[in-house]
Amino acid sequence: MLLTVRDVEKSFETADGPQPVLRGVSLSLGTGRTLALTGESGSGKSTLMHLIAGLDTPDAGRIEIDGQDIGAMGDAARAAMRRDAVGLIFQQFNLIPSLNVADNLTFHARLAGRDPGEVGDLAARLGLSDHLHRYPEQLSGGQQQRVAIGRTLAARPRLVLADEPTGNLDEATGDAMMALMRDLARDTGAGLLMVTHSTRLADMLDERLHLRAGRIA
Ligand SMILES: Nc1ncnc2c1ncn2[C@@H]1O[C@H](COP(=O)(O)OP(=O)(O)OP(=O)(O)O)[C@@H](O)[C@H]1O
Repeated sequence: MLLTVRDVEKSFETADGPQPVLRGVSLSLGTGRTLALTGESGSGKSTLMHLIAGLDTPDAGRIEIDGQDIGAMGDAARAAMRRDAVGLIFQQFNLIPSLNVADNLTFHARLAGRDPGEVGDLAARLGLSDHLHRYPEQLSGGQQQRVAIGRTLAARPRLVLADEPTGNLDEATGDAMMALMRDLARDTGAGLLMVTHSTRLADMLDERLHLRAGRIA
């Protein structure tokens, strides 16, 4: 199994004491499979994504990527796994402002040891071919979002974690980007776990899980 989440719990400290956000969440995702995670605002979706990405640690439970318990890894091993195996598409685009679109796309591919030569084709599929020499500040929000999607996919991660990746796009462009992410995941045998508020987008993926009050409903 590419990703296994088992009985994960997480609370945050608040003025009123610890507030449980995840109360025993389990899920799994196979290679080449796509899974949508839905749930009301505040139900814990982003918290779960951060834990899977290794950006925060659970209070209890286990998260395995390719059979490796990320909680048992040292910082260096976890950082290497994040760089080489996991691709994040979160709401902040985190593009590198001093690099143009082409260089933003190839930067992560190189870091992950992938062939940056494939980036032209990816840029075409993202509708970015005419913008390769522009800098992020010269792009619209939706164009920046497409660069952020492309930059992650260019590294060919085994597991793509996407949190509302099409939130800034109009419906038609959002659907096209969704289809692109899904098809690339299938073509490359990657797994895609995507948070969305849209049932329409969720229906485009293989499976769907709903988080309610910190549990899979
Ligand atoms: N670092 C933190 N410290 C304290 N509370 C937090 C922290 N991060 C998240 N929370 C709380 O955890 C709960 C779940 O937040 P989370 O961002 O995971 O929800 P979400 O389902 O992604 O919501 P949305 O759809 O609005 O993005 C919320 O009540 C939030 O206030």
